[in-house]
Amino acid sequence: MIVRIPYKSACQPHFVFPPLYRSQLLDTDMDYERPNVETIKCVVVGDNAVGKTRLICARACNATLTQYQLLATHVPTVWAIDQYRVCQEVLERSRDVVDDVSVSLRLWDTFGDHHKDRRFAYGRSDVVVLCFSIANPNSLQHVQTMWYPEIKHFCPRAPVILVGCQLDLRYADLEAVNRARRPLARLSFCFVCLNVIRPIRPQEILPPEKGREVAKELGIPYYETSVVAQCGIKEVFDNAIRSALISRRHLQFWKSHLRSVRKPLPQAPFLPPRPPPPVIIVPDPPAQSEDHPGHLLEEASCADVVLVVQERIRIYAHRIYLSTASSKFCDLFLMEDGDPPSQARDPLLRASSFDACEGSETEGGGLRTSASDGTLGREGDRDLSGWSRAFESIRSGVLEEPPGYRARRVTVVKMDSSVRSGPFRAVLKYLYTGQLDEREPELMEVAHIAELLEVFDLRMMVANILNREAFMNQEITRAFHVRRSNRIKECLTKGIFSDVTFVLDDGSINAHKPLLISGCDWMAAMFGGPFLESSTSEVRNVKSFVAPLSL
Ligand SMILES: Nc1nc2c(ncn2[C@@H]2O[C@H](COP(=O)(O)OP(=O)(O)OP(=O)(O)O)[C@@H](O)[C@H]2O)c(=O)[nH]1
Repeated sequence: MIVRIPYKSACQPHFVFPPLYRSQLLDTDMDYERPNVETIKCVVVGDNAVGKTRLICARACNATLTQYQLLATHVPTVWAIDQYRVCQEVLERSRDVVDDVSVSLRLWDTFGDHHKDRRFAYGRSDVVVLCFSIANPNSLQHVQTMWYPEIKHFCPRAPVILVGCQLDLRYADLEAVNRARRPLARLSFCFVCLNVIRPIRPQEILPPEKGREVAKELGIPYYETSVVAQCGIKEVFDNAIRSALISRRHLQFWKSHLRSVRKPLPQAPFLPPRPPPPVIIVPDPPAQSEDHPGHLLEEASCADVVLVVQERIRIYAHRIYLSTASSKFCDLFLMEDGDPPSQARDPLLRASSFDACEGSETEGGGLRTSASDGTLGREGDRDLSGWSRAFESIRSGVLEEPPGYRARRVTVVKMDSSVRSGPFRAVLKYLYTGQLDEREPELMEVAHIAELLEVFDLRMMVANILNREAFMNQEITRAFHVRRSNRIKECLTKGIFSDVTFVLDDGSINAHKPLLISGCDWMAAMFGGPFLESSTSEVRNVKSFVAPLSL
């Protein structure tokens, strides 16, 4: 067997053609002789570096490359047609069935240089795939001024398909793409290469309408492809095959198996790739002296929990702070939301058999019992004394404080009668700030409540103070903040306890108003005041506003 070197490759130092060994040669002429297999010669043309070779390799060799591999490796090449003779995989991939017709697709790559003679490649072609780059308007202009006339000159009867390559560049970060192309540009000495490797400007990116307009003018189908996003490749070649088979059906009308071939189909809309998830940066733990977010404690404006101690004293608090510092509170609120906490399955089962309390506690000020309690699944208080020694009951309520603010639903947790407000406030302060004041007068009570709530680090802090080793508490505070940062990160990622959703152009982000208020003055102004936004659970059109924030 004689191996044919494509006419272009003889003068091209970089053509993609592995060394040949006699044993590797395959007798592919067999393919031409198989009955009812339509062999289709498809010539691919277009300007330099528009992506012809990559497109062919994607179809013929299933070659997939990342954008940066692609960008870093451009050398003018032709993909040798003789690959069908030397590579079994390429030959196998050439076989396909389109509209019930068995075909063998033979792809012919060509050079993009306008002055080169391509008549050898055009000879006896069944279909021509005419490529341009959606990032190079000149290449589209040349479709009309140079390529289409050339095709019509050399193969006037072959159907033509217009293909906009490098579709992914329409959605890519062009600055990053240009940065990756820079070393390549430095290595390019010839004018043609410099011209194709120059930086891509955003205004050069062609919208799909431009390609469609030209295709309509020429009366040919239009497709877009990306070998990076692996899209449109099959569609281009399947429809090129259809065009070729329809044209053949006109000439070889006796071939009944070609009757089922359809006209080229329109391309399905391209769904741009999802942008990477937002980077959530949780700031470093605050300095020891910083009271943040302690000032939020007892702030009614964005409270979503009311803790009732000694039957009548109400303390306003926030689910996100309580549950990221105490697993007991976390389990309680997850249970209330109907989401069984994994480590608390058994307690949860016990809780589900609790009886509702007969009477609810005395109502004060702006707090009233919810008439129907959707989240708890029943009305009134739910007894928690069998589940935890720290709590008596939980229920849903409506808070109408501070004055002027809109009424909103809150969770009312009645603490065990042994919990007194003074030491409990010290415990809550620890849950918000990770700190315990050495001068706390009721340390034993604090330890008792810490025990009930299973906040063992706080109990250790009390022990350190009593043993005159309070200096060791700094380490506990540090560990507290690291632990809480991680839990906050998890809550943000999973949307747990989220009370507001930011709806952006490209997705939505669940967040927590108390965290936003204590971390950002803008957010404090928006959610902390008696505005409509304070009670909203969805914020839209905030792209420019949210972008500079780190949660
Ligand atoms: N982002 C992106 N770049 C592509 C794609 N296809 C090709 N390229 C880029 O275009 C360059 C040229 O691709 P080739 O396939 O070699 O182009 P060609 O049309 O065969 O070029 P010549 O051989 O010079 O005629 C590659 O090195 C890539 O940088 C694609 O789908 N997406």
